[in-house]
Amino acid sequence: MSAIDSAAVSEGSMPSSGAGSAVQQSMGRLLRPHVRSFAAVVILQVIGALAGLAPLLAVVELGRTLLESGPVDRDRVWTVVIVGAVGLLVRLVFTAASSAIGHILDGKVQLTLRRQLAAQLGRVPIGWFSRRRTGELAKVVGEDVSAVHPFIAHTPGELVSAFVVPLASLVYLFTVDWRLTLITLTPVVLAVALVPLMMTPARVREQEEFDGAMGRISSSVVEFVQGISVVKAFGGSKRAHRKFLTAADDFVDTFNRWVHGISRIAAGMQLVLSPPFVLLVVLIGGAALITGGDLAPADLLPFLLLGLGLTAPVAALGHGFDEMQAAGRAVGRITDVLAVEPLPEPSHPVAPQGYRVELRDVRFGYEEDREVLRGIDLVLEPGTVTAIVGPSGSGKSTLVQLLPRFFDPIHGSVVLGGVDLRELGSRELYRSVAFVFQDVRLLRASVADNIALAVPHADREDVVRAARLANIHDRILESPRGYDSVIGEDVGLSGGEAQRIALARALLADAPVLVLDEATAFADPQTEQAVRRALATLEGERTILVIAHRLETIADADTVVMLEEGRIVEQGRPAELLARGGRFAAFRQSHHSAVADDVEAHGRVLQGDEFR
Ligand SMILES: Nc1ncnc2c1ncn2[C@@H]1O[C@H](COP(=O)(O)OP(=O)(O)OP(=O)(O)O)[C@@H](O)[C@H]1O
Repeated sequence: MSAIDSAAVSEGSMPSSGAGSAVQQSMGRLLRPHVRSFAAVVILQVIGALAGLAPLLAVVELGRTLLESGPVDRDRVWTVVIVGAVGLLVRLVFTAASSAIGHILDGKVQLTLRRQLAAQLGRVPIGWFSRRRTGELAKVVGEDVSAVHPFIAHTPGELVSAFVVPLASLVYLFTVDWRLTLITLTPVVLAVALVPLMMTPARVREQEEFDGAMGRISSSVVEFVQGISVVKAFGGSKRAHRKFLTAADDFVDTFNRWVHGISRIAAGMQLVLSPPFVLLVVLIGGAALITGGDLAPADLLPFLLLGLGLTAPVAALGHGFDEMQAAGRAVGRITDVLAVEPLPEPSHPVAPQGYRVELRDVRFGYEEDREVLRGIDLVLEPGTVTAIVGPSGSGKSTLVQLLPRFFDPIHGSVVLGGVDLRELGSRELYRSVAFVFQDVRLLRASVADNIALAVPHADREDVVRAARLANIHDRILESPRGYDSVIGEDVGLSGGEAQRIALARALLADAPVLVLDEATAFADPQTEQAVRRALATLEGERTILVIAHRLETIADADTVVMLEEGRIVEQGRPAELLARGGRFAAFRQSHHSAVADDVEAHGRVLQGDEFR
């Protein structure tokens, strides 16, 4: 990595000291059980690196012996050669052993991290996932855990030897000639003197701007690629392309400023640390001392050999530092995921008495200072269907997601059978509340396993019954291996079909409370029929809450709840509400006219008389 790259990584995305110490703490926690292996990695590496000096010193000694006047001392020559060879061998064996232990340790640590992440992902609130793109999470579990590899397997040993080797060389060189040692150190001193220039506020600001521009260009590329089909279909490709080009231009400007600021310093640093410069310094200094009669010519040899080694570790330090920083940032992201507060589980779960659901003065918001639900009081009696209606963004999905405890309310409580959900325990909760939301997730497993997710030992008969009720049985039989077809491999399902599999899953779970988002995105006649049939079959047995989009569902409901801006504005039997001529009647009327307009304009009726 060049000095420019090093500077970029070292300065730029450095976590703040607070974040840095959190990262160090979590790294420390992670390594504590393996402290002996970690120490072994470092110690073996240091011994290997020191032994690596032996061949160089052997060359120096050989030079001296061979340059001496008179007959060559053959025994001495052989001794020096053997010492050099043994040093080389020790270096090979010890660094290999260090590397082997480091890699085993790395495997263990990565396994621990992945286990911790898996356990944590099982604990965090379900609602948290919707905010995280799956890609981001996949990066944390995959790439970020792997990025820990150099930190454990390579860098500590390399960094320690990067200090130890020059230090040992220096001690040796001082014993040969202290004056030339100081002269040989000049390039390192110059390079170190340049470091603070890279850390000035102006440079740090440039680095931050560079990181920002880099982020903007990445997101505009992703946006451009992800939305390409929609953008093309609506003829907006020029506009989207322009946005990308603007981000690219912006990046070029920032990059120029960044390079201009940092490149001169980085180039200077590279120059003073380069082997020709070091050799030049040693040769000039050495020549001056030799001609002055202050240094034996043979004594120049160790400076030429070891002097180069003094600056090489400085570059290794930069490289190792970069890797440490990258690993630090990865650990930071892992720590963030591990730090997400799980929903508290009660120490003594209480069993619900019946399945009456009550929302008591429930307030909730995704962000601070922006309530999405503003004081909801609602009772869902067992054996009834409650339909929630309201304009887009009024909080319908948020409200229904509180029942399976995707989130806890910020104020007030959601109560099932007289027990606050927070006192219930997640097992009891998921036994009691089944849900089908728009965002259906199917596993890459057989259709039967997908349906039987909540009841893994369910009989095939029960699975088939649920599938029939959800109107998906015939479609399953059409696929190559029927119920054993693997989703995503043997069979690809449409959105509506996936929705029906999810409905079959919820029906098989046989939970007393069913929460359903009557999908509009995937609404097809079969799915609508499936939902209607399921509701009709279950009515009278379950407590059902449905986000209703269609007129039929609303008409069939026992209670309609009209939501606007996070508040219940009307509530009652559908016919009563219509007769009252209030908000619900107006809302329905406006949608009726929308449907009528559409019929007039396009000569067609919206599929399923969609109610939104
Ligand atoms: N995960 C989230 N993070 C932040 N804000 C959110 C999140 N989900 C929803 N919101 C916001 O909360 C408000 C209510 O959204 P919600 O999805 O509950 O409404 P809705 O009535 O179900 O809408 P629709 O009928 O369009 O699905 C909206 O302003 C929405 O932008």
